[in-house]
Amino acid sequence: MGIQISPSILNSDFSRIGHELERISSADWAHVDVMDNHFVPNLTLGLPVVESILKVSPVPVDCHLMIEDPDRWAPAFAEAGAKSVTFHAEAAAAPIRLARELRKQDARAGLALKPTTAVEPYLELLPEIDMLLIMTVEPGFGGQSFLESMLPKIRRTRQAVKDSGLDVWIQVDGGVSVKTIERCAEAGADVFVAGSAVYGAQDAAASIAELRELAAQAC
Ligand SMILES: O=C(CO)[C@@H](O)[C@H](O)COP(=O)(O)O
Ligand SMILES: [Fe+2]
Repeated sequence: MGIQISPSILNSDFSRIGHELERISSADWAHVDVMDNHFVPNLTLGLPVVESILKVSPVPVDCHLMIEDPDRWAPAFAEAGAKSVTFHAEAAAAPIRLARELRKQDARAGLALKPTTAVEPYLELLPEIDMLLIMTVEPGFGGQSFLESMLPKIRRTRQAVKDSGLDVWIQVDGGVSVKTIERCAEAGADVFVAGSAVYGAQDAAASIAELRELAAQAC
């Protein structure tokens, strides 16, 4: 599939969400961060708002669920029409069953790992998932600094995916910008979430194009 850019709408202007989504129409996905103030210390939006976003988004929606009990809640996001639904390994009781349920709903199933969660115990799940999300900040807020220490984890994940022969995408999320995207791509990431880098730019389309170009040159 190659390089994909998934701007996070977390720091967009929610009072003009349709307009904010139009700004990223050249992206591959719209990344929507769902937070419940239990799994992470922040509260953002839930299913009704995602349903509204789905009605107007010019690009497919990539839901990142930072919530407790994803086993109960995640399938509804897929059923609503999100084409990619990512839940956290630390929160899921039955990740394989949940991933199968998401795929059955025609969504891509993503498994996310906090910075302190090792990837190795989850590699056996590769045949069950479509994407591994390596968090490059502590989940909860946009605008944080990229954790350089995650680069070896991205590299090990890429090697494992390569060895598996499977087409599992590797997404990075947190502090991804023109300053950090090349290192992520060189380490093996192929799906890049960028929140403040895109929405903080005057010209979001130009920012998406620049990120895409830098990543493509680095991998
Ligand atoms: O999931 C999260 C934060 O928990 C992210 O999706 C952020 O919203 C990305 O924002 P930037 O770090 O790119 O500003
Ligand atoms: Fe996210």
